[in-house]
Amino acid sequence: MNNPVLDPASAPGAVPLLVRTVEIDDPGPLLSLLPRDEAYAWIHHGDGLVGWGRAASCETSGVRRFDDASSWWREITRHSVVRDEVDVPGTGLVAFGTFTFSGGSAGSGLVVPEVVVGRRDGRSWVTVVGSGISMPPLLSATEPPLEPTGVTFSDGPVGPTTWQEIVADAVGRIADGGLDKVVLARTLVAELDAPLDVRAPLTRLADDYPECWTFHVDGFFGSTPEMLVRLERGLITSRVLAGTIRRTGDDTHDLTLAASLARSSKDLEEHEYAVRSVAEALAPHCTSMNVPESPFVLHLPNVMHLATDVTGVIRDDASVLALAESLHPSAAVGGTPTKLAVELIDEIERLDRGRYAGPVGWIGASGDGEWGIGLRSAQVEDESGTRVRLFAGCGIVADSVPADELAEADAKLIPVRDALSPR
Ligand SMILES: C=C(O[C@@H]1C=C(C(=O)O)C=C[C@H]1O)C(=O)O
Repeated sequence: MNNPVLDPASAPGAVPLLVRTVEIDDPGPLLSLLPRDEAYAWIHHGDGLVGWGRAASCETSGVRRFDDASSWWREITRHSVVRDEVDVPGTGLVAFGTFTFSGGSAGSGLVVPEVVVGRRDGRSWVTVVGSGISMPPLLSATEPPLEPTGVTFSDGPVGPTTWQEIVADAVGRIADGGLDKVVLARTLVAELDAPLDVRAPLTRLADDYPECWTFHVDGFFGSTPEMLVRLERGLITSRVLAGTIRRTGDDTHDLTLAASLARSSKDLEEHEYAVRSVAEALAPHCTSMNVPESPFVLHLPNVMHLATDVTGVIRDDASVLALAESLHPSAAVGGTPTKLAVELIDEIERLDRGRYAGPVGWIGASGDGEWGIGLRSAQVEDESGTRVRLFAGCGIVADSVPADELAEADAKLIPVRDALSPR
């Protein structure tokens, strides 16, 4: 099968894709089907999509990266011939994708795998994509992934002390007025003694964080608790998180902490900014919306978050990717007001976020799909695959304490850190 890497500006419909989805028996754990290379994943509570191979792809960057990818996707869908015997979200033509936090970073795009296997509500399917008639492959578990060995972690260019100074600087800027909240991130670098087999941390993440969406596209992987936007048959859903507390391991104590989180004015204020930014971005696209008045507490193994599920009924023909673009960056990963916050991030964070905190997920031919925010994530950085950068950030508001924010960022590094460490 040929693997064209399409430039978004390339001739429309250069590759007519033949797409066929058939129902199959339950194939077992989806991640166990993945080959080592060119593998893509989107897993939630064991269900979701995995894919491999590259039938078509587009790579883009810059402020128009979402538009470029959307135009490319429209052309691909227009010129594809789809036979879909299952017809549920995730069947038929599907692309996985990842978009950088800022237009200045390289690495945004979509990829249509040659094979996608999915499961949802007890139904399983396989989709094959190619330029000719392809038979569905026989599915079986591949060889078990190689566990990472010899892993050492070190600080990125900004160590903990400097990072706390940066946070203190941001608190000062907030006190100066004009800015309410800014999200600042830090990184950790993992060095391995052999190239990472990403299926190993993916399997760990999906097992340990079933409540999150475990993803992998092009060396960017993680397990995000935050759904930027899902569009499914006209219904929009967004899970907004902001306001965090670390878990202690003592369940009774954690319940007391959860109750204090739900009453903490600092966290409620931070949360309110994030919910408002999502509701305002979605409002123009919706005929009706439901924005709950108070958040619930989402319990994860490492942290607890204040969470709000915003829902709406779509009024226009925006695709899930267009909705992701209008939501990005939400106050959960940028700040409030967005423009000032993003400018401050550029000025003081001293980090190329790459795909961290950008949208990651999948889109179907109808424009439905799911895009999470690329949090609790890491990027395989070099060709050899032995260097991995982990990212985590925190919302900084007027009364943020730098040492607490550092501890919060460290807690958010735990999922990927553990997934790369021996059990
Ligand atoms: C920025 C991150 O998380 C975001 C920030 C949060 C906060 O500051 O309380 C909570 C959840 C996410 O919206 C991250 O995980 O890196």
